[in-house]
Amino acid sequence: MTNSGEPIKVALLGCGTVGTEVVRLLREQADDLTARIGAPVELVGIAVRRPHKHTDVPAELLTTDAAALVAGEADVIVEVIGGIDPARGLLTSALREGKAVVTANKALLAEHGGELFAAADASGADLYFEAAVAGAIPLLRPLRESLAGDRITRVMGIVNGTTNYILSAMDATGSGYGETLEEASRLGYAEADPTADVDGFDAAAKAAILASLSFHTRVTASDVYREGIASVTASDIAAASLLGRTVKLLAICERVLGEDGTESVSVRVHPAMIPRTHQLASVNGAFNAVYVEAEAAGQLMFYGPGAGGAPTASAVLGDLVAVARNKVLGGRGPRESAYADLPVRPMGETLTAYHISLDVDDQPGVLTQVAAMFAEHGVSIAAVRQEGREGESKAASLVVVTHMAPDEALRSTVDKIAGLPIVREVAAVMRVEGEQL
Ligand SMILES: NC(=O)C1=CN([C@@H]2O[C@H](COP(=O)(O)OP(=O)(O)OC[C@H]3O[C@@H](n4cnc5c(N)ncnc54)[C@H](O)[C@@H]3O)[C@@H](O)[C@H]2O)C=CC1
Ligand SMILES: N[C@@H](CC=O)C(=O)O
Ligand code: NA
Repeated sequence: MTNSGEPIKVALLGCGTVGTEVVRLLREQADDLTARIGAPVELVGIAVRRPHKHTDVPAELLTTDAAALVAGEADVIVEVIGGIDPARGLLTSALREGKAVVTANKALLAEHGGELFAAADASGADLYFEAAVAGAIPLLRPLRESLAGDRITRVMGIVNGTTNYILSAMDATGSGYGETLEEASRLGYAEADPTADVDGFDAAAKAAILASLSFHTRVTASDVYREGIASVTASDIAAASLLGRTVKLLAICERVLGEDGTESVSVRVHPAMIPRTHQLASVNGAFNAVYVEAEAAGQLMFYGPGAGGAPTASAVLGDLVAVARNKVLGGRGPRESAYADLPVRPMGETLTAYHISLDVDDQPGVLTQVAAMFAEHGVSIAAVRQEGREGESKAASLVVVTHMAPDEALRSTVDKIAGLPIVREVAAVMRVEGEQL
């Protein structure tokens, strides 16, 4: 506990898109923050790589020696560098020394969260990370605190702003993938290496954090089944549109009850077709939205800006106020709670439903041959649509939407169908979510 009124000393690691906004908010809201915390916040240093580039922050605060800054006088370390190293070592040593840590670094938490939580527990330090998932949206605090008395069964949502920005633009205007990604980077949504967004690593890290908090189980990034949006084509989006659906990159975390009564968790990130009438379908641009289903609470939805400097800094500042209040009042925030220790179910066993668009020969028996493949794999068909292809003689489009089946069975079915001589091309294959199949 600090004496009320004594400044809370804060060190900032990294001053890029998010860090710059953290400095601005600290400066602009200094008086309000003091009143809310019960003590002033004093920024004692900012670790950067190239000080000459940061002309908008006080030069005397800048240092290139992040380790010395962490080891110095600061009570709270705010980390917005990103990536695993050097953030991992810096935060572990800060926590070991009992300094509170606020971080937006989902990649680090999803990979080495266990190590950070252990260091925090050993010294009794606070570790807060609201900005790490869904930017400005208050989501982790509700999961860690408000819903701590309930039993969460499912979390599903859009948790990557960059890919949602790209998919929204592809769907609305048919604009190209590359140009939209450039725009998302320019607007400060994308990671330093945007392949982390496009290939689903960022969303997978967030899914690991969400599953860990929701199911009281340590889920790491490597436990998450992951597919990005690089393979989503204009023809996938057109195929979805034809049946009143749109394409979104979803993170889905589920508590699964096996036939023998044992529980496991399934955690996945992949593009999916969802009905245009679904609430997630109207989440566009860099906005995020997450559904949380809990046994007693029912269905909750969290919506708002998921990326960008100012929105993310808002979540960082909220955490900073929380840890500063804990310091002033002498309390501590929630610890990691991984007591349930549930196993992670392999993707192949997870129940999903597929949309499959095929270009086929327009001849008798085609439907029977395709249907036989589904039957052979124990996959039940929910809907079929067949039409002749304009301008192509003896060619037809066949669209099949399945009922739920183990993902492995669906994948094997598609492989077999692709090998049928009457199938000219598998034009689109994508999982379908957000409806009863
Ligand atoms: N930009 C966004 O919309 C969001 C970002 N985040 C997370 O926030 C963190 C920061 O993201 P951004 O600000 O967008 O990244 P950024 O790349 O704009 O900023 C990171 C800054 O850290 C600096 N840096 C790198 N290594 C350093 C070192 N050893 N010492 C001192 N500074 C160093 C870089 O030069 C850069 O200025 C990341 O973990 C990111 O995943 C979380 C939510 C949203
Ligand atoms: N790159 C991320 C930033 C926020 O977490 C995204 O696009 O969502
Ligand atoms: Na958040």
